[in-house]
Amino acid sequence: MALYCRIAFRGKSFCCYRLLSTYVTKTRYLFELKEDDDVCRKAQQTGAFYLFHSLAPLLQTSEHQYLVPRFSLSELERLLSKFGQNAQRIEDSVLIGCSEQHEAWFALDLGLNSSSSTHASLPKSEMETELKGSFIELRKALFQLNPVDSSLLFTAQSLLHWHDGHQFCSRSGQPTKKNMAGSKRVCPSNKIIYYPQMAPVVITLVSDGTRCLLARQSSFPKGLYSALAGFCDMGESVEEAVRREVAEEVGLELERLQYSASQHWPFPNSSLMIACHATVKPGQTEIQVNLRELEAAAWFSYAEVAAALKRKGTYIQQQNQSFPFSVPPKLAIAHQLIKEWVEKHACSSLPD
Ligand SMILES: NC(=O)C1=CN([C@@H]2O[C@H](COP(=O)(O)OP(=O)(O)OC[C@H]3O[C@@H](n4cnc5c(N)ncnc54)[C@H](O)[C@@H]3O)[C@@H](O)[C@H]2O)C=CC1
Ligand SMILES: [Mg+2]
Repeated sequence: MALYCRIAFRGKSFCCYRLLSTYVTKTRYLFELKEDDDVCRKAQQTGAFYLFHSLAPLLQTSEHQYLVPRFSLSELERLLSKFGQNAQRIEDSVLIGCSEQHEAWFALDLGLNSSSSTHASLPKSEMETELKGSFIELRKALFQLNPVDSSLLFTAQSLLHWHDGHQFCSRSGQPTKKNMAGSKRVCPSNKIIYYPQMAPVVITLVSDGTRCLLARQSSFPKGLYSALAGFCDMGESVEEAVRREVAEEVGLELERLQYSASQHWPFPNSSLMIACHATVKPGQTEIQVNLRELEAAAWFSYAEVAAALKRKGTYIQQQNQSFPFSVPPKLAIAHQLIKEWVEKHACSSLPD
C-alpha cells in the first residue's frame, strides 16, 4: 500500500508525487490508530485479536514450536457471548501493531479485571478447552516461539501489564480511562495523562582482551551465566550507568565502552535493555563480587564461551569440579552480546 503525500511550504500546501514507502504508510496508519478512537474502533472490525489470561498468552502446540492463534472480531464476540459477557469487553484490548496491508492487531486479556468495566475474569480451563490451546506463561514459552511472535507477545504482555497496574490516578485516586488503542490513560477528573513506561537498563559484556566476564544471580536458572545488567539511576547517562553498575557489581573500572544494540524486555516489568561491550585496563582484572547483587562472577575464556553458546544447559569441567554453565537464550540481548564477542575473538583465538 502506498500514499502520495501533501507537503506544506511557507503556508501553502503542495501535492507531492513522491510515493511513500510501505513502512512509512504503515507507521502513519499506526499513529492515526493511536490518536483517533473512531479510526481505531473501525480497525477492530477487520483486525486480529491475540488472547491472554492473567498476562499469559494463548498458545497452541505444534511439533517443535508454539503457534499463536488469532481471532477476528466476530469470533471474539461469539466467544464472549458463550461465556455470558457482552462485546463491550473488547474495549479493554490494546493495539500492538499492524500488517503491511493495514490489518490492525490487538491483544485482550480475559483473566484480568478492569476497574473501568464490570468484566470479571473468565474461567481459564473452560476457555482453554473452547479455544483448543493453553495460556502459557510467556517466560516459559520463550524457547519455542519464533522471533516475530515473541516480539509481538512481548509488546502485548507489557502493555496489558502496564494498563493493569495504572487503573487509578496517583493524584486523585479516581479510575483512569484508556483510549481505544491503549497508548495512554487519562484521569477524567484532572485530565492528567499517563503513558506506558519502560525502565532503561544497561547490560554490559566486559572483556580483558582475551576473556569475558559473566555473572549469575541466585534467582537465575541453575548454571546460567549472563552479562552484567542494571537499572539506570535518575539523572544518569548510559555511559555513567554502565561504569557504575560494573564498579558496583564486580569492583572493576572500565577503560573503553562501545554501544552494540538495544531490546525491549518485558520481564518482570518493561525494560529498555541498552547493550554495550566494554574493556578493562590490562592487568586490572581482579573481581570483587558484590554478594548483595550477585551469587558469582568469573572470567571465561574464548573456548569456554564458544562451547557454551553451542550447548543447551549441559555441564563443563572447571577447576576439577563439575558445574553447570549455560548462557541466556537466543532471544535475549545478552546472548547477542556474547555471540558478538565470540565472533570477534574467533580469529585471534586460532592456534599459531
Ligand atoms: N534480555 C537480557 O538479555 C537480560 C535482561 N536482564 C534484565 O535486566 C534487568 C535488570 O537487571 P538486574 O541485574 O536485576 O538489575 P540491578 O543490578 O539494577 O539490580 C536490581 C535491583 O535494582 C533496584 N532497582 C533500581 N531501579 C529499579 C527499577 N526500575 N525496577 C526494579 N528494580 C530497580 C532494586 O533494588 C533491584 O533489586 C532485569 O529485570 C532482568 O530481567 C538481565 C540480564 C539479561
Ligand atoms: Mg545487576
